[in-house]
Amino acid sequence: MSTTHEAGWAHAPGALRGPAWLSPPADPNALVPSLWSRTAHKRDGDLVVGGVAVADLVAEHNTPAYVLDEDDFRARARAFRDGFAGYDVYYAAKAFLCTAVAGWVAEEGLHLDVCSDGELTVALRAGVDPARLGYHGNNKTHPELRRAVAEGVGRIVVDSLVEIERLAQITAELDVVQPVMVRVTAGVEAHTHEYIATAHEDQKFGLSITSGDAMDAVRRVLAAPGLRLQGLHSHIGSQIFDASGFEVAARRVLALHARIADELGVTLPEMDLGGGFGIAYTTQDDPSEPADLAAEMTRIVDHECRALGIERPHLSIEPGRAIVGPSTCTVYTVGTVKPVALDGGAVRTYVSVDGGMSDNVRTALYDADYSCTLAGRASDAPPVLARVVGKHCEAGDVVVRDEFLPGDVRPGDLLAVPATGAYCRSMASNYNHALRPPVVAVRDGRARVIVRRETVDDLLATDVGAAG
Ligand SMILES: Cc1ncc(COP(=O)(O)O)c(C=O)c1O
Ligand SMILES: N[C@@H](CCCC[NH3+])C(=O)O
Repeated sequence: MSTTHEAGWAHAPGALRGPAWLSPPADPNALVPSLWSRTAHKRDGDLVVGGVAVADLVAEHNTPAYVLDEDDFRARARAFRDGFAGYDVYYAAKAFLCTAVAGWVAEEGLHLDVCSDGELTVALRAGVDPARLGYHGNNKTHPELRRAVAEGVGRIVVDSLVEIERLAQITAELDVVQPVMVRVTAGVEAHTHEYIATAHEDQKFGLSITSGDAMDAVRRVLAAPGLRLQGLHSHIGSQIFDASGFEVAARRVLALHARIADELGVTLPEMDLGGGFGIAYTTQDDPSEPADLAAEMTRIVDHECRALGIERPHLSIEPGRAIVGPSTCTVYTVGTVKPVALDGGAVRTYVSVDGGMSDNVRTALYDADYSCTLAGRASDAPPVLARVVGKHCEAGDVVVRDEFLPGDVRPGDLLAVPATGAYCRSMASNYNHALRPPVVAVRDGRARVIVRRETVDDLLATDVGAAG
């Protein structure tokens, strides 16, 4: 069969239709607004973000590049801060962190959740008040904990019994009192990918309510003079839309909170309900506004508190993805276009770009779906069903599994993938000695690099040679 891009072939018999939810765009030269940052739009085929034409940005900064819409990030941070008024909102740094972003988080009045010494270092370098930091991790080492305590981190979320011993020793040595939360697992099967669900029993995070480990941890923390127990912490997983898992978790965690008051006579002042709010990667996803999430979560907690006859503790949450995810798109240059004939006569168009699983591992790791658009020119060519793939030595190196692109997509074209702000740069790797791309912040017509592109010298700097 022919493997050329004949006009209209995508709709010919035997043509690939793609997944049921995907249809060719009504206007290939426009964006689907729900998938893009607030300032993003198309102008004569050119993608414009933060008042900057992406083609101009690429002329200066090259591809691949993450383009971060600063106004969008700040607006989402404020929407969580204001929507969850009365809560403390901790931005989850693991989604994406650099000193510029840590500064924006502080300026917008959010707290910051870190989970490693590296994230702590970046937050402190950015001038974030340590008292506004939370510290997570299932395997915090003695030196990491010691530094966190010595720096005055506002709260440490305890994740194991041995960590309590370490903290007791450190606080005695430093003669300080450290506020802590106890992370519990509520035994909930969250509706998300298995790898990013965290509240079922058989995984590494938290202390089980059912087994009694959570209560054991609470008793041990209360018995340690250098530790002040602020409350319980529950995070059920990530990219979650459905409130039912959260509702079950809240019920179980509040029941433990009430039991601690009953049996131990201690009313814990706080409770953290975690992050995990889903965003739109494709038209399949329909996320809620922060204010609506807040109303729903508060309703659930208040209902449970009334049923248990307890006061509602001071609540906090830890959104990462929902703040930074939609703020960023990744821009690539197309290198090759390869129509591949499949059994049955259909053709899949493989569009290879100059990045891949080293800058976005989520498709390979979680079967994540993304979308993309032509970013540097308009085209009215009939759409073809394309698979956007990277340049790494893996067949699974897929960036966008299915997307309709103009049938004249060709080498040199710019492609932009929206909603790559969370867990893309932060999970990027040097696989095949790829150089991790820069993060370029755009705002009011200005582009500035906030994380520079890696260089070959960066790679060679760690390669000390045979004599080393
Ligand atoms: C403890 C904790 N808090 C917050 C988050 C942030 O999750 P998300 O980026 O989905 O909001 C995570 C990641 O899943 C987490 O493990
Ligand atoms: N890295 C995951 C989410 C895990 C969040 C950290 N607990 C993702 O990309 O979806």
